[in-house]
Amino acid sequence: MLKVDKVVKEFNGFRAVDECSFEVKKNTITGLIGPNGAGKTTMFNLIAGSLKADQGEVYFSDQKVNSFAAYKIARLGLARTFQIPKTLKKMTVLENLMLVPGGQSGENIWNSWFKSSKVKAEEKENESRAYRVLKFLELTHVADVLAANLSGGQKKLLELGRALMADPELILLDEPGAGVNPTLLNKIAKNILKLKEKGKTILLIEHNMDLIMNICDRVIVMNDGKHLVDGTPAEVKSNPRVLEAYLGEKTA
Ligand SMILES: Nc1ncnc2c1ncn2[C@@H]1O[C@H](COP(=O)(O)OP(=O)(O)OP(=O)(O)O)[C@@H](O)[C@H]1O
Repeated sequence: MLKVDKVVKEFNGFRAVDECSFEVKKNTITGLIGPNGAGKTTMFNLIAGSLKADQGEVYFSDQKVNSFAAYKIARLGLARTFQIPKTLKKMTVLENLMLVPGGQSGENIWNSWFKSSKVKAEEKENESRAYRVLKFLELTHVADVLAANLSGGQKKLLELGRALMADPELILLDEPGAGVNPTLLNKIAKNILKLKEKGKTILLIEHNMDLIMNICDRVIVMNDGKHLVDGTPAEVKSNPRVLEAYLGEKTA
């Protein structure tokens, strides 16, 4: 589903990502972990097209996408979670979801006057989809609540919901467990597993090792911009190179 091949990204001569290669198989949950500054977020930006690699290739569903704009990669079926921006916090949960699908006829003022039935039919379909996402995430009860008033964990679920509105094949999750209480963390874990059951592929950056151990099929470890190791959660956990990377010193 995803292949990253010898990708390099430099910022003012500093290599944030250094000839990093890995693959993510279809219909798996893969964790991308590593110490602070390892290059994980930069790698997400390179995969999603918000940054361009200086060297190397990114393939998504067998297509080379490293020269594609982010919106084009999104249309191919890749979605990532983003923190809800300040302006959207003033909108309800339902409105936040309904805003996501691009290219709606109603965005054009002439369409809303002259093709109002088409605009209304699209809006209805969009609303039904939003309610299906809310039901999936068990958020229907907060549909009319302003995003600003959600708890930290509910905001994380809404971020996931916004990614799901586009019905993507591959979902990049940036720290879904950050700042979330244990009950909601369980719910987020359950939802990620449910997405896999539906055939989706998930790549997640996460510092919460329990979440990684509980839901991931594979774990990729980055360190100093490089691919350090990958394997099952148990293999990675017992690998001395991983411990060394996290502790910053050699172990016996
Ligand atoms: N736009 C930028 N300009 C300059 N340096 C950057 C930029 N973005 C990232 N870096 C540097 O690249 C390195 C990798 O950063 P990145 O955010 O990808 O790491 P990370 O693994 O996601 O870290 P964390 O787990 O702390 O979020 C860091 O040293 C960071 O300071």
